[in-house]
Amino acid sequence: MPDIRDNNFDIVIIGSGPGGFSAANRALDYGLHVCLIEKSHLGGAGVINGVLTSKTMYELSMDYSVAARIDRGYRASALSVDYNQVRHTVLEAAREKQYQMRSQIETFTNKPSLGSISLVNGHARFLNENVVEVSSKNEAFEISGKHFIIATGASPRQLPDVKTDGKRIITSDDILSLSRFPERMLIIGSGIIGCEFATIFSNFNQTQVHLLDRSNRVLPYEDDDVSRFVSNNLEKNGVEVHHTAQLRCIREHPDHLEVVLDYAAGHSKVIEVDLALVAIGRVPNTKDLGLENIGVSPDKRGMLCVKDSGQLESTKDHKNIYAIGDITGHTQLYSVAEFQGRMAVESIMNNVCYTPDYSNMSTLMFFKPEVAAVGANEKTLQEKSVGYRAVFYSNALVNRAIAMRNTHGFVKILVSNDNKQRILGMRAAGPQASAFIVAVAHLINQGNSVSEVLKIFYPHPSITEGIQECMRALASKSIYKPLAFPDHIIVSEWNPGDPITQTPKDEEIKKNK
Ligand SMILES: Cc1cc2nc3c(=O)[nH]c(=O)nc-3n(C[C@H](O)[C@H](O)[C@H](O)COP(=O)(O)OP(=O)(O)OC[C@H]3O[C@@H](n4cnc5c(N)ncnc54)[C@H](O)[C@@H]3O)c2cc1C
Ligand SMILES: NC(=O)c1ccc[n+]([C@@H]2O[C@H](COP(=O)([O-])OP(=O)(O)OC[C@H]3O[C@@H](n4cnc5c(N)ncnc54)[C@H](O)[C@@H]3O)[C@@H](O)[C@H]2O)c1
Repeated sequence: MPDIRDNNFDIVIIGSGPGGFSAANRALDYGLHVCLIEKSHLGGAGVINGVLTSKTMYELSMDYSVAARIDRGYRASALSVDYNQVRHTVLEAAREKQYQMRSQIETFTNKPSLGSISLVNGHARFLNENVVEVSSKNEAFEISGKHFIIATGASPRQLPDVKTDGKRIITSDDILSLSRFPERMLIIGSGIIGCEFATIFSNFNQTQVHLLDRSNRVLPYEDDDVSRFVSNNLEKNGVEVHHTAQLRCIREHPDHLEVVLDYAAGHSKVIEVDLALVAIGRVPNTKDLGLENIGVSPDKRGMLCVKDSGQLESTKDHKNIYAIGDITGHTQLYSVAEFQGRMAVESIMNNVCYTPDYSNMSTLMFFKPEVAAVGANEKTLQEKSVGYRAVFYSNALVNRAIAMRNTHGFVKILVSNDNKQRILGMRAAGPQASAFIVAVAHLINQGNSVSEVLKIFYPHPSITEGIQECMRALASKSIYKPLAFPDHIIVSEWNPGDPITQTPKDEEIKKNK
């Protein structure tokens, strides 16, 4: 194992998030020696101030909201929740994962024939194409390597006129620094992070949550029915959603924040809150990486352009430098960063067996109820002028959901509008949606059509029966008929030339103004 001082690592990885960590561990399989440089938390946003911590908080909040129910024959007495205890549990989850990561790193220390990962704490910046300088509190030193993987992730985007202070005006990075539930909070941005935290805080029922949605629907990239479903659920959970509202300003007073919102209809509203959470997207971490020393500049959006292999795409020949994860401009997801990390190592080892297909990605959205997505939606198909048939099947007709007394959800599947009826995408909401989405991802990947699904025995009672009933409905063979349940089973189609039924994305709205 090379010493970090007189080193020449096989791969130097900057950032230990899902991208960097998966790359380092795939490199172990090849017996390579890796230097993994991390300036902050091991695991990046995959663990802290990101996926694992927010999902732990979500699970706790869902448990709490179930415990608070009084309509199912049980009633918890004296139910209470303390933010510090929640925080403690969330941090416990993060530590559990970080110890697993460290255990693996330690397992491979001092076994040079098996490959190794040397974890180095500090901020890395390129000095040239073969050397980075790592600076920590007390020292700075150089590390050289044959290959480099930039996996530095992204950070919360800031509003130009509102300065975050980490205490009263915060981003998702500061959630774990709070010491108590705010009484009133405003979430600025109604994308995934905004809607997830609105769900979490409203589930705990200690906070009056306001959600600012600058357009007329949350999750602007999803189809209108999904967006409406999520928005209605938030409102049912007690969230006040301010549609078509722009933030004019936040005035800071000693004991509260005064927020001025301007609505598209022309009126304004002043509200008082204790906390404002800015959740308006994430920008790539390219600052102070020494990119100028290797002749690389990010694109207009600040992203690093890469080839399918992850190799940097630039005017200079950077065959030994890769970039992966949130910094690359692909969808900012854990699974994408992890996939790209592994792909970069395969490319370094000349062992790439397939090219990534980003069109069938699965996403889970942690709302109440959860929503899962894979492949195309109506909006993207209409934008591309691809004809399709769509079928919506409500969980109201699914026995497992009836047994759970939890029928608020649906499966919506899109197939090509030809005699093949190839499965193009699915959106599902309700219990267990996150567990079965990947089954449909496989069907899409294999180019399967409706007829394939009709041959399979779906276990009973399972939530997945909704998928099969959807497919049967497309073939006009469902057990329950759209005629009998017009609100629960809806089959429709769209073809190029038909009017656009899905609200265009924000950019198009702005362009047309
Ligand atoms: C609140 C929240 C919830 C999320 N929930 C989900 C979810 O449910 N599902 C999902 O798929 N995705 C989710 N995401 C997105 C997911 O976290 C990211 O897509 C993923 O972490 C990206 O991985 P990465 O390896 O590219 O970067 P990161 O995880 O951001 O890791 C980058 C690492 O690089 C380090 N670093 C940066 N610059 C330097 C430097 N110069 N030197 C040394 N180290 C450096 C950083 O400290 C960081 O640890 C969520 C994100 C947030 C913020
Ligand atoms: N469950 C998951 O998979 C999950 C969870 C959290 C985060 N993530 C990832 O993290 C990324 C970042 O999440 P996010 O929610 O911050 O970004 P996002 O892109 O999902 O949503 C940003 C929202 O902020 C709005 N917005 C932008 N500028 C604004 C402004 N000036 N004023 C008001 N609203 C404004 C946008 O219209 C949009 O609704 C996501 O793209 C996602 O890939 C994934």
